[in-house]
Amino acid sequence: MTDMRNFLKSYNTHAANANNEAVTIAWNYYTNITKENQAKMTESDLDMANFTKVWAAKANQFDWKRSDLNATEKRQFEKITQLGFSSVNDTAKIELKSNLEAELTGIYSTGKVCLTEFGKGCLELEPGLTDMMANSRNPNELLAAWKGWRDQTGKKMRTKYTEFVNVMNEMIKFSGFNDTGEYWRSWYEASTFESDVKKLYNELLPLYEQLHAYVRHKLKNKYGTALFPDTGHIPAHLLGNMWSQSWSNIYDLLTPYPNAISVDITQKMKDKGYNVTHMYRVAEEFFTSIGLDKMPTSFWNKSMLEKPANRDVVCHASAWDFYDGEDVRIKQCTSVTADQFLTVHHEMGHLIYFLAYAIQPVIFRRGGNPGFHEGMADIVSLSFQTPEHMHAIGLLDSIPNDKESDINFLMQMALEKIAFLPFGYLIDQWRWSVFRRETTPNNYNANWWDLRCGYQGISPPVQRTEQDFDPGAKYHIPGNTPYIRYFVSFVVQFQWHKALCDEIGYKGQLHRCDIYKNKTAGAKLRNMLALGSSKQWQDAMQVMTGGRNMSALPIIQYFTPLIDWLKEQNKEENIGWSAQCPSNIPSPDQTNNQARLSVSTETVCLIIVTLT
Ligand SMILES: CC(=O)N[C@@H](CC(=O)O)C(=O)NC[C@H](CC1(C(=O)N[C@@H](Cc2ccc(O)cc2)C(=O)O)CCCC1)C(=O)O
Ligand SMILES: [Zn+2]
Repeated sequence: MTDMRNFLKSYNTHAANANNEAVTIAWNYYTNITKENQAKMTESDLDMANFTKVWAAKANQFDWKRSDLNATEKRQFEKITQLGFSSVNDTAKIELKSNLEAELTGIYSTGKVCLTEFGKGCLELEPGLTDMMANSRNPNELLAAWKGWRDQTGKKMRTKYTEFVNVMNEMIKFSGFNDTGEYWRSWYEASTFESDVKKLYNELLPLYEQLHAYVRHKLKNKYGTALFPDTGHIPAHLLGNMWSQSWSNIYDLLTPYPNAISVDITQKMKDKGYNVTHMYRVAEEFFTSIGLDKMPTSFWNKSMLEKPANRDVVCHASAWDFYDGEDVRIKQCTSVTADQFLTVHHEMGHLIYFLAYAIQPVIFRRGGNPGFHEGMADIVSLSFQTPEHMHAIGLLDSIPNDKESDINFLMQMALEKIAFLPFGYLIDQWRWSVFRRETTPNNYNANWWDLRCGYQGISPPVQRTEQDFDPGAKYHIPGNTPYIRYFVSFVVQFQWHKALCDEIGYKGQLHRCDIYKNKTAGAKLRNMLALGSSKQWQDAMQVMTGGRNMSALPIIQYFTPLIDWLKEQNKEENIGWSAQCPSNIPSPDQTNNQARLSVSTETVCLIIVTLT
């Protein structure tokens, strides 16, 4: 018994050092993309795989399953002996997986689109193309950015991604999983997980259909019906986001009551002279106000909070735990916008989770499940964005309490949280089907668009073929980050928000609850965070909500006032869209003609006006 406990102590010390080394080497690549740093990361992946194998073998020398260790000690042994991709003895496969992942991430992170015909020069994703998708109201420009990004990223990844899937599937078989998707789903410790999320998606579809119908109607008014297929789909490039996953950037086209109050955070931040550091200070103050940790000094010295001028980095924001209980960092190419301010709170939410579970043995320093980590990262945003909070931090002059302003606010939240749900659900539907070999390289893109048209009700603005590889245009595919965690997060964050608001005795409508400065809320949250992955997530859910399962009821309760309003607005609308993508999607040259045509009609009108 004591030798098993000594083993756990020894593992913990060695694992902390091994993790710290591996994370540091990965950090060096992500903040300075060079061949040399990539090679060091591959070397480190080999070392980490070896470390995992050696210590799993040591652990299995003990008859730990039948010992009278307590449940938590056995859970440590169980996790230490879970080999994942490390079980394979073939170092060539480990190297190949590591290099493919680095190369795919590199292609994504260095992608540029030259939009000379719109006088924009060559733009990177952040901030250039992101800002353009958010702010341009010219369909031709939007189409050029949308198509250009897919040509410059996904299209170049297809062969590498096929190799990547094959090597991962070969490696994971040695750990007893049929395919990579099965291994990824095993982190949710529930054999019904796949059907659970399907059920949640179906419960939430009615909310999404109402929002979709309203937005489609408004966009038809703005851009004319000619752009819209008669199948009910919304062309993907018109929604203010490169992947149509969040629609808050086109709120100005969708405002329910333009004469009532809307919260425009970006403008207010600029008016108040916000800079990047101040954004992080404001976010930190939210967490300390509810009794959670402040950022360690090393955070301010070691993070990368702005895009460096002189080197290639992976701009996609991320939060890093160096497993020493203190060194936690954010890597973000931060700019002063509302979207970015949300991401600051999100990444810092991850760091708060890292710091809260630092009390756990290293093997338990993970979220209860990956969706819990994302839920914690996002939950503050449900308080932070309320008019009450915006007013409390000086980004809103007065707290509106009329019905119209309330609908305006709920619309803004729905464009971020409801719009995301089918997207959050479908990414891994596609990936799981690829890992299961139901989707193969000759129908990668067709199946991707079946899901995009089927679940999201959006359609490609220009014809897609199997020369394209549109999944690769979304970071998490080349970056190999599983995605169902975000769908889980968007459900559980509302369960937790409701639980915290109930705990503090809040009696108002859920969407106006702000836990800012409430130490009781923070303490309840910390109780769950501090568990890390030492308990099954269902136990952690019990700590937070009193129930053990995910539930769509809180998010439905939160948005009910808006959904009722939308049903009223949509009385004349055909709700929904056909399951298949539209058949008459213009080919690229057709759209070019359309572009030329629309430019020339504009010019002709201009000439007539000047002549008369
Ligand atoms: C070392 C490492 O990789 N660490 C992990 C964290 C961990 O595992 O500990 C990590 O930092 N992952 C990066 C990822 C970044 C972001 C993201 O990719 N978001 C999704 C989905 C989404 C969209 C809207 C939203 O409100 C919330 C989420 C997207 O943008 O599509 C960028 C914007 C926000 C979060 C993240 O922080 O989750
Ligand atoms: Zn996150």
